[in-house]
Amino acid sequence: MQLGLVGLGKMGFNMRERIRRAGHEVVGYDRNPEVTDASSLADLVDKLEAPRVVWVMVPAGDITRQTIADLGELLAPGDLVIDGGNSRYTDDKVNAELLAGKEIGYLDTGVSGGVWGLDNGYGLMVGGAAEDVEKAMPIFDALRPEGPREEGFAHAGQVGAGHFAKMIHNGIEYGLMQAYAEGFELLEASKLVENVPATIKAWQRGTVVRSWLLDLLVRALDSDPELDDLRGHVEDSGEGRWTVEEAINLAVPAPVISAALFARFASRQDDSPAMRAVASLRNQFGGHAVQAAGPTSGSGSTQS
Ligand SMILES: O=C(CO)[C@H](O)[C@H](O)COP(=O)(O)O
Repeated sequence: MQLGLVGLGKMGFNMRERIRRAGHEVVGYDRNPEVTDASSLADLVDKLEAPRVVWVMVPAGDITRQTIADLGELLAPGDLVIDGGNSRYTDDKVNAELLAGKEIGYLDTGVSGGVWGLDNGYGLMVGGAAEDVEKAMPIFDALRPEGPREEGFAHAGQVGAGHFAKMIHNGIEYGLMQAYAEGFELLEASKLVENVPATIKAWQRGTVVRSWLLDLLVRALDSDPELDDLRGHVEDSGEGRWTVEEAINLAVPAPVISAALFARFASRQDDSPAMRAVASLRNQFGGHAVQAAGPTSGSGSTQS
């Protein structure tokens, strides 16, 4: 089968390679001239035979929305667009309606696997019409991990369901990472466990907490046993926030995912105004000691 692939960054570049390895023809387009197969989006569309399938793998938000709108102008009735980025699921209805007006199909697809997907395959969760899913199935089969289809691929529901599933997947990812991280800090803080990396490594087999994220933590500790080559500053790309917003909308308690999201926000603060307020209030009501502000956090002297 032939596929157009827009966006050849960290994810798209490896996906093109994996799809080619499965014997399909991929025409990729990226603004980076070193990796692109087409000179423009219009050239990509020209290089494909109708009915075309074009997979969009560019950063979520305005860039994805604009790329899909541009494709709507270039493609023809009977073509199909797949958004494989981490778009918010609420964008999917808008994209699908825009394209449906031009008789172009639309699928939203959550893709998990990161930079390891080239060899391991990608977990896929798809939203959209069954006939469109069927059209793209050779590509989904090329991308998903080897083994039974249902263990690496789900047609999750109608338009939006794929990105909704990926949003929840990423929320779970936040919670799991935070739990491993807190366990790591607790092991480090206690002087009882003498070899923290070796202890965590031993959890890789047989234990209840073994997982791929744990394997990746072991890999990180192999090269930096105390993780002191980097700062504990953690960004987020939106899916954790959307998961928490959805939990509020649905009145579903999600304390672990929320705490993991807020831990990321806390990681970006050197000296938190909120904790200055708490220290100040303890001092007000109980005369408890506070530290005077110093040139760097934690270096202040104690005052009662
Ligand atoms: O989808 C992913 C993994 O599944 C991406 O790596 C995503 O960027 C991770 O989310 P965040 O940047 O918010 O940590």
